[in-house]
Amino acid sequence: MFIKKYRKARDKNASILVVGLDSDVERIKGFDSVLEFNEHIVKETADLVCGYKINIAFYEKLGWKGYKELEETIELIKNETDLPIILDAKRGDIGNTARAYAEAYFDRLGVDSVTVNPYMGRDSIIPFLEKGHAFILLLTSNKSIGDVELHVYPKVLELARELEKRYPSKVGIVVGATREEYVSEISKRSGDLSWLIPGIGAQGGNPEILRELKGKDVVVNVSRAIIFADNVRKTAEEFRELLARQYFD
Ligand SMILES: O=C(O)c1cc(=O)[nH]c(=O)n1[C@@H]1O[C@H](COP(=O)(O)O)[C@@H](O)[C@H]1O
Repeated sequence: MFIKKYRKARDKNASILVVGLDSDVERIKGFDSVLEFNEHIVKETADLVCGYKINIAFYEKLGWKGYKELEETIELIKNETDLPIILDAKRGDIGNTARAYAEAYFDRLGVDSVTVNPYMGRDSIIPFLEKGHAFILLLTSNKSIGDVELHVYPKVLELARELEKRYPSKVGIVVGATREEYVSEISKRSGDLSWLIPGIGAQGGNPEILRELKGKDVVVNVSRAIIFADNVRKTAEEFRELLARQYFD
């Protein structure tokens, strides 16, 4: 179960850092395959993180071979560690189709959590919650939040809270670290929801927002700034410390 695995890893490794395996084949110089690259990243970071997030786009772009590397990467993390795996797929579709996605990710791939897009409402989210944990996009880190999200995020937060009552410990929200002006307000209304915070590192988000979130279940994703660093282990250690100073102290 995602929350149990996350809390155990967070406490053991004193870390709320999740490394994002956005292992773009164009940037994995010196490695023969994405799997080999991921093996190296996991070996260097497993004792510094509370989980891994895998963005499916970087695997899908390689076709069936990429999907195989995705399966093998998940197997590797499960065999070598007790760390939870978040599959970043940002899905959202009618219930019947959502069920097929949930079967693919939870039953076949065996991940612990999935990111979902709430635009189509609760019947597109519930199939995921019946099988595992889901992080619902609330206020994302990208520039265009004014187009849609800013108009609807209070509704999405309400929906996430409602779902959390029915599926305790299985519902989370995604809030970009670049959204600092909204964090305090969302935190007050977020109850027991878990948080996935991307946007620190390459996107320049502010780690100080973590001060508002002490005591909550929080994971902070850093992808490019760690996996493509010259010294992966040292960089991961620095991010772990930076986040821990804000969140634990
Ligand atoms: O759901 C996500 O993980 C996500 C939400 C969001 O608001 N912003 C965001 O960057 N992400 C993802 O988080 C990762 C960020 O990667 P870096 O910018 O390289 O650290 C990518 O996999 C994004 O797709």
